[in-house]
Amino acid sequence: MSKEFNRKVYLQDKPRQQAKDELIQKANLLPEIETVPTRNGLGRVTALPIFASLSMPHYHASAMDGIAVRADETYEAHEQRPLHLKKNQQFIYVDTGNPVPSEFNAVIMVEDLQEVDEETIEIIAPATPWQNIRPVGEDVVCGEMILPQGHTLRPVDLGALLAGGVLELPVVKKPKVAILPTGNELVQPGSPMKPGDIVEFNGTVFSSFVQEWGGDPLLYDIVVDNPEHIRKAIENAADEADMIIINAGSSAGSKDYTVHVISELGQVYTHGIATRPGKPVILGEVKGKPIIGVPGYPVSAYLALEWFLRPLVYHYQGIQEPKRETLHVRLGRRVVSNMGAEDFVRLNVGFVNGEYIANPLTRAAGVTMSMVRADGILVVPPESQGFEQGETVEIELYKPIEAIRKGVLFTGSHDLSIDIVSSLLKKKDVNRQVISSHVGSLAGIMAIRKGEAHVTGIHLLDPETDTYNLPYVEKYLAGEDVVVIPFLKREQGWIVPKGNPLGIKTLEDIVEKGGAYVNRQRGAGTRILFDSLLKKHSLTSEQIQGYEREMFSHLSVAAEVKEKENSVGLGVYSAASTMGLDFIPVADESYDLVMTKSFFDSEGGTLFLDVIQSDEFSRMVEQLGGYKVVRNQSSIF
Ligand SMILES: Nc1nc2c(c(=O)[nH]1)N[C@H]1C(S)=C(S)[C@@H](COP(=O)(O)OP(=O)(O)OC[C@H]3O[C@@H](n4cnc5c(N)ncnc54)[C@H](O)[C@@H]3O)O[C@H]1N2
Ligand code: MOO
Repeated sequence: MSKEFNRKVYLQDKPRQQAKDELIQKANLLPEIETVPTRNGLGRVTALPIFASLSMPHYHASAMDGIAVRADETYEAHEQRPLHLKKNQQFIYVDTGNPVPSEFNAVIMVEDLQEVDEETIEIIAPATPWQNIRPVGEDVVCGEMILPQGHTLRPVDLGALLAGGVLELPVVKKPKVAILPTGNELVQPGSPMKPGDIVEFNGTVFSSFVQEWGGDPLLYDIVVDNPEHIRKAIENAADEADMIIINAGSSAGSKDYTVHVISELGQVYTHGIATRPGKPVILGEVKGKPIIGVPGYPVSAYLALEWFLRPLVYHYQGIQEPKRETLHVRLGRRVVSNMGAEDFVRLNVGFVNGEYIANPLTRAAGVTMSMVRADGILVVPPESQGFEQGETVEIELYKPIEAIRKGVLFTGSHDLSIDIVSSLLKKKDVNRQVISSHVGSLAGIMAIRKGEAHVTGIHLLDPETDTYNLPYVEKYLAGEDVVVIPFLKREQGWIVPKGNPLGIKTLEDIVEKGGAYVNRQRGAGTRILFDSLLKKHSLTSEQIQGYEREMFSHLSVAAEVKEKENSVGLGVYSAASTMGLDFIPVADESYDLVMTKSFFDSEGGTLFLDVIQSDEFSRMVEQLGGYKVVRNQSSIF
């Protein structure tokens, strides 16, 4: 029988550092030692100092191919007075690595010898004692310490150990980390999915992090939301592992039993930390093993793991946690933050006009792709309310600086073709890819104006002239050094559910048949097109059901339409077809690129142009359907 717990749980707002210090201090980590063959030692941490049991070399070895001689018998040799030496009496032949017998003390290289006959050689310069000989222990001396304890073994270390006669060595046992995914909604990857099911992927991410940090992950089966099951799983884990991670059920929901179970079985030190995301963390102990309850949302979970598990895993191994590179960047957009809690903001970073520009990604804790895309993370301290656009801040980097320097910062209206450009660009240079933020056409133009992007993609209809894009460039980018590149003609149309259940063909149909419209954000080209269609048909936004619900890309409009029977959106054909939806063409529009002149002239710009002018690109884009690649002359402003 499962025991019912009181639902009311109030989370603490404990400072992260304090929570971490307490956890580490209370964690009674008792690292164990194991012996491994030196050959399998890569990445392991030495548990004790390691001493050589053999010298390297363990005999005087010739360092060159040549002859071994007694130096004092060669002093007379001179260019004008060549000296003859007798084989087996005054010299012997040796190769590199051969032992030099004790009666000899120098080696002369074969290049410096003249063979007189089978038994005699001639030299024209004296040898100095010990020249070209590697004395015993030149590399490693028997009894010498090869490595201290707490050293992470690298390939070169393994060589020195083997040379020093160390065939096996004591290392710190990898800490075993039990990982318990919990939740009735979770199913194993690959299972058939019904609504409400969620693929259990956090477990794999956690296991992989644990391996990266030097631990040994034990990923458990999914545990259902039932206190009895959770209790059993935790008790089991505490017997088997050195530390325990339990995922989800950390908050205050009706099925969030974790904190109660932990306090029953052991002790809870912390429930709730002053961070966003990541607040509902549980830190405690069961049977003397540290246990960390991390929130279910993936981004919160990964961050919490890094804050609390990573230090434990490194601490157990007796080594320093590696630090990330940091970088000063200028913010392309404002970042607001609540006082009293640390905010963690994932960012894209680009190098524009000699400056690093960072744009915040979504802050939603359920968006794993924001972690995939992020170049770095900004930590906004608890006492700060955030930063203004244009402010310089220090961030931690997730990627090498080289890749960031070479990234092409695309800010503007989303189009699937930009993903194709990115992948073709990466094919040309692995360090180059397009980092795109989807902000709409007008915001894209503004980003170019402020020097916060290399390229923008725009599709802006000017209702007065009934032309696309150029009027906007002339208006908003007057006096800026930019290049306009005619890029694509694409079909915009009504995106409707498969089979077009409402039978929508025109704008009037949406009003008359009660279609629920999925709109785009202000400043988006598609929004401007829709508003101008409304005007043309003498309709008002009040007549459009759903007008206030704004999405930020064609694909999110399509995804929304897929969800609802009576919905309709405006967007490109490729978005409809990707989602398996129907499409009714409305207008052909021009989607063009605007880039800064300095990017146009740069190596990155040249590669970018090569890509978009390639046949491969045209083929891939036209395959999406609804596109025609345009090959007109660019105009330089
Ligand atoms: N009334 C309140 N509700 C919530 C609060 C709060 O303070 N008061 N906090 C919110 C925050 S912030 C977070 S974070 C979540 C944390 O909730 P739980 O830790 O209880 O997690 P679940 O609700 O079970 O799961 C949330 C979500 O996470 C995904 N998930 C979970 N496990 C996995 C997994 N193994 N693999 C992949 N994805 C997983 C899944 O999408 C779940 O829906 O609570 C808020 N609510
Ligand atoms: O902690 Mo929740 O993690 O803010 O999303």
